[in-house]
Amino acid sequence: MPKQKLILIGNGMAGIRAIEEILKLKPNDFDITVFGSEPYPNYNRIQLSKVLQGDTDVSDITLNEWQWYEDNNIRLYPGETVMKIDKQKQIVYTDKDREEAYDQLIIATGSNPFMLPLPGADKEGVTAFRDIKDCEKMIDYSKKHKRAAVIGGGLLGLEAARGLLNLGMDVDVIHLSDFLMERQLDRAAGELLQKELEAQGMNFLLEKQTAEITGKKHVTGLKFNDGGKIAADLVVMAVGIKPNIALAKENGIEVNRGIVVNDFMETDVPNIYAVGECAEHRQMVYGLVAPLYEQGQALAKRICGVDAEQGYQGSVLSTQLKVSGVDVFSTGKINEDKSSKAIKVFDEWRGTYKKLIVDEGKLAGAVLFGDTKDGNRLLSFIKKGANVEEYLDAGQSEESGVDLVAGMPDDEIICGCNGVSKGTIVDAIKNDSLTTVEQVKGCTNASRSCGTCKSLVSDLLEYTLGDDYADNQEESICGCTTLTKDEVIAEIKDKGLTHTREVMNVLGWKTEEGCSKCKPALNYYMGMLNPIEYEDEKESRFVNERMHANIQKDGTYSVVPRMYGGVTNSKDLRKIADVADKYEVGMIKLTGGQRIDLLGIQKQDLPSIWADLDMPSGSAYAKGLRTVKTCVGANFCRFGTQDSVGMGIDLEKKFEGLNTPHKIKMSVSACPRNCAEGGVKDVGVIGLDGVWEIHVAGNGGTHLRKADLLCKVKTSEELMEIVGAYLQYYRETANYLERTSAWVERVGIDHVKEVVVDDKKKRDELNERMDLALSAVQEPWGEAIKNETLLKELYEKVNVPTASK
Ligand SMILES: Cc1cc2nc3c(=O)[nH]c(=O)nc-3n(C[C@H](O)[C@H](O)[C@H](O)COP(=O)(O)OP(=O)(O)OC[C@H]3O[C@@H](n4cnc5c(N)ncnc54)[C@H](O)[C@@H]3O)c2cc1C
Ligand SMILES: NC(=O)c1ccc[n+]([C@@H]2O[C@H](COP(=O)([O-])OP(=O)(O)OC[C@H]3O[C@@H](n4cnc5c(N)ncnc54)[C@H](O)[C@@H]3O)[C@@H](O)[C@H]2O)c1
Ligand code: SF4
Ligand code: FES
Repeated sequence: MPKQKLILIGNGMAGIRAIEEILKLKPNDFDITVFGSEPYPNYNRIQLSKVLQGDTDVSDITLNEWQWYEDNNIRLYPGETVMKIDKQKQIVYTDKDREEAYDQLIIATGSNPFMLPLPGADKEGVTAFRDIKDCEKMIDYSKKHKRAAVIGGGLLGLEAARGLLNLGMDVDVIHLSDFLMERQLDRAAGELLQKELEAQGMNFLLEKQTAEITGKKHVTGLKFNDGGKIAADLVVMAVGIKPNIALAKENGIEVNRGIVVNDFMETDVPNIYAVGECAEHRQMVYGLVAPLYEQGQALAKRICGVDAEQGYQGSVLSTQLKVSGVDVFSTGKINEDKSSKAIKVFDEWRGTYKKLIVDEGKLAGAVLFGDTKDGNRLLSFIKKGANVEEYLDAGQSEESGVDLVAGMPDDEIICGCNGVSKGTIVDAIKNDSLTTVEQVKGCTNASRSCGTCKSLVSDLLEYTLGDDYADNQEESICGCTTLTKDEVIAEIKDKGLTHTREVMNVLGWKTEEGCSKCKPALNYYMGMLNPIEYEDEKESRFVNERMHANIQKDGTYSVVPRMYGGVTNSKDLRKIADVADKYEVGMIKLTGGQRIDLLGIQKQDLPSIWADLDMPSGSAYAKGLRTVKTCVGANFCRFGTQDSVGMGIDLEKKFEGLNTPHKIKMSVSACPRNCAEGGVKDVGVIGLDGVWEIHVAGNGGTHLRKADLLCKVKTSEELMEIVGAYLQYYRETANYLERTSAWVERVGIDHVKEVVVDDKKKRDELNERMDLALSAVQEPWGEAIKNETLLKELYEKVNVPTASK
């Protein structure tokens, strides 16, 4: 039977969760295409608060890597917006002039932040807080400016304010109501929260209505209706969201506040569904992930025709503020009315507050401040419509940690975002031999969203595994196995395993084919252990490494030829210019590593460009040596003490093409002025009079780290020997995808010195193994253009999105 064409508009949290649910039910029934306006794979929007607060990094919040789309044969068009839907012909049209037919269409366009239409709202320095771009903008501003004003004292505004404080700014929060988070808390909890946040350094202006944003081109402050004003260099609007319904509305799909759907997430147009923040179900529009995920489950069942009698029934909401040091929780009804009664406990000494709302004898809602460990239990009671006596009789546990989870019934919700109960997690731990929070996340989704339930999941692991948990803290390679990297490597050596499939088979992998995390890792470990005999598995590599070129956001590729030490000549420059003209290269750009990057290249042109260039690959895509950047050195610079260019070229020639756990950047400078920036390189060599200093484990990227001095050597032979041993030790002991900076942080620079510098015997052994690995290196572009099968498979077949011309 031909596959049904399924299109998802909106590559966000709700839409992609719905696709995951569909793939679970019917992995082979749909030909799936996803359009997303943002140029990223699906990421955890919730964690943007944590990114701003400095607890995590943008690069760590991806929920589904590019590889996931590939592995599931999903065509993703990132950075592409659907502009029109033809309901009769069942075709969507995008802003890149693409048209795509569908049998089933899911609209998951989320929300737009509500921007107050104030005079001056278009000035520089005014932002929303909704996506990666906004988050990066705020981080950037905090580096140059001091005063921030956040308009809106709701969940988003307060999380933004905490982040801006962490970034060193002075923060005023301007709020319309006379207490904070009035949509989620009652007055008592709101006031306690205010005190706590004031103690943390926030300043509040309550009952204030902003009238104008002042400044010329750039914001300088706010004026209020009451005549007051404050100074500000950055203004963040966090005053709620509006469902993004424009596309549906313009194309004749019924909308109200959101896109109107029934219990099966069907709109009024056949074969068109809506899910997530853009959808309106029984007059409710939701702005938290838990209900959106429940909607996704109902939608998946409907589309797959599986057990779909009941559909989505609406959700009981619960919220928790993600600001460290403040525990606030609310669920269900938060204010008493004529039909309800409240039970309130205020412990002024401990600073805790608890209010339960009882509606006709049943628990209907709760507000907690200061101690929120009972939150999820209350949510469970409310969800099942329990009588308040039942809750009170069960008694609130004063315990915490393992004792607390031990006393929970099996149906108690542990992860509110994903609706995962204690019973589900314990069963998964037992049945799938899980030992880490990461594995529980991979298996059950618990802790995959806001992450506040991580400690409960960890408690459940400890409760279920006992001493085994304590002994087993090292993370396994991925959710497909409970084995750690060291255990897997030991087993490969011990049992003489030779293929990744064999490893998975013999070591009892839970999935037949592995996943996007373990496949490339195993491929790397096998190649590292057995460089001569092991045949690299191209299909296990990430797309860039497989293609020997970096894929760009529009589906084209970039080509960077090697220029040893950053030195070129007129002949190579002419060849590059000719190639650029012949293939109408979109942009020619100098890279930070002193190379020339040709951008905007069509996949099918890659092999002929490599042939025309007739230069080695610059490995700009590789988990291996990228570049050795050099300063001009003693031959030209009046400060130079050593031949940095010659040394850089030698290093690059020696280690090019080597596979490493992650990319390697090197540099050589010829004096302490360090023009080649050795302080932020994996290996940064600095020449002094008669001496080379070798600095290692620097990182100039997202995890900024200054390099450590490994040692000083006198001769270039010694330098090569130390760098060789250092790189080989990294290759053998780092986790796959661990940069040298993280690896050295983990194992300690002193330990690395002991092995690589102090122990001559170990150094020689490492260099022997390094030489073996280097002897197996092949030039990838030269190899690729000779291989007919590879050319056909990779460069002719269209299996990744290509840009429209
Ligand atoms: C900073 C922050 C913190 C949060 N914290 C929490 C929290 O702790 N707990 C919680 O439950 N929720 C939280 N939320 C809310 C939660 O992130 C959202 O409820 C959730 O992301 C909504 O998912 P969605 O898929 O409906 O919409 P989105 O995630 O907004 O995804 C919609 C996507 O569709 C794209 N799109 C729109 N129109 C088109 C088009 N025409 N063509 C192609 N693509 C299109 C958009 O660019 C967007 O990427 C937070 C939100 C923010 C901003
Ligand atoms: N921890 C979490 O669960 C979390 C965190 C961040 C965001 N979110 C979600 O993101 C969405 C957006 O959050 P939000 O906080 O913007 O929405 P919200 O509607 O919860 O809060 C907006 C707040 O802004 C105030 N406000 C409105 N107009 C104002 C004005 N002119 N001046 C000053 N204050 C004004 C309101 O009184 C309200 O308290 C929501 O759906 C929220 O649930 C959730
Ligand atoms: S690092 Fe020193 S030698 Fe090299 S270019 Fe800079 S100033 Fe000159
Ligand atoms: S409660 Fe948010 S991820 Fe579990």
